[in-house]
Amino acid sequence: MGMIVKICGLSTPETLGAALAAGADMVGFVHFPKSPRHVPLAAAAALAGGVAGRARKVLLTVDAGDDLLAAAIAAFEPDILQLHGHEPPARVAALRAKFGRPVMKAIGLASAADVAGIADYEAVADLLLFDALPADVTALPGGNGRAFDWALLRGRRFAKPWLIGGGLTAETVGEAIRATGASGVDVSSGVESARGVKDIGKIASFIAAARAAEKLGSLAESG
Ligand SMILES: O=C(O)c1ccccc1N[C@@H]1O[C@H](COP(=O)(O)O)[C@@H](O)[C@H]1O
Repeated sequence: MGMIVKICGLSTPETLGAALAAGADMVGFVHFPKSPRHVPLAAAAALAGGVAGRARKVLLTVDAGDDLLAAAIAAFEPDILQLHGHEPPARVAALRAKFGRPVMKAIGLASAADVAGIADYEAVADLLLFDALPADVTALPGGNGRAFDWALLRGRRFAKPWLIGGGLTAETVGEAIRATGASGVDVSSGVESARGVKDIGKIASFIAAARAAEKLGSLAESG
């Protein structure tokens, strides 16, 4: 499988179109009212109408209840549920079983203890996403443009596909891939011109930089 490139927090047809045209594998839609990228369900469904067959649609929620998730899934029909809150492993397993959709669990990393905790999620999630922990309790649980120490993942491999996110940009994504060996990358703030405002040029540059790093990695592996 090639490098997974996910562009998250899309909320306009133009920026979604730019992500698809540049070859994003996953496009993320945030349904979390505290986020500047929040998209109401009907709007998200209308926006993502032409995505099927071009990329996987990811619905990002934060500690959502079953009723909200059921409504969101019915309206939006995501290919993947991204759980970006404090959902414990048992909750991840229960939601996966109840809704029958692949689950990507976001895990904040700041210490070796956080890395040790990944194993519990590895057993129950379909994909893992490693992100920075927020600076304080008032911050969003993600989407803060904040990087974590990639050295925490040096030499680590996981049983499930795993993406890194948190503060990535077109300038840093190549080094992030090289330093961690991640199977994918995810970005929100780093492809914006202002908080919550996606930038078409930055989206294209980010995807091109990720693909260039992927190609370099393949060349290095083949000798
Ligand atoms: O993007 C958001 O607004 C958001 C809100 C709540 C939880 C997660 C969110 N985004 C995810 O966070 C990571 C890191 O974002 P950034 O690139 O550092 O801005 C991103 O991969 C999104 O999936």
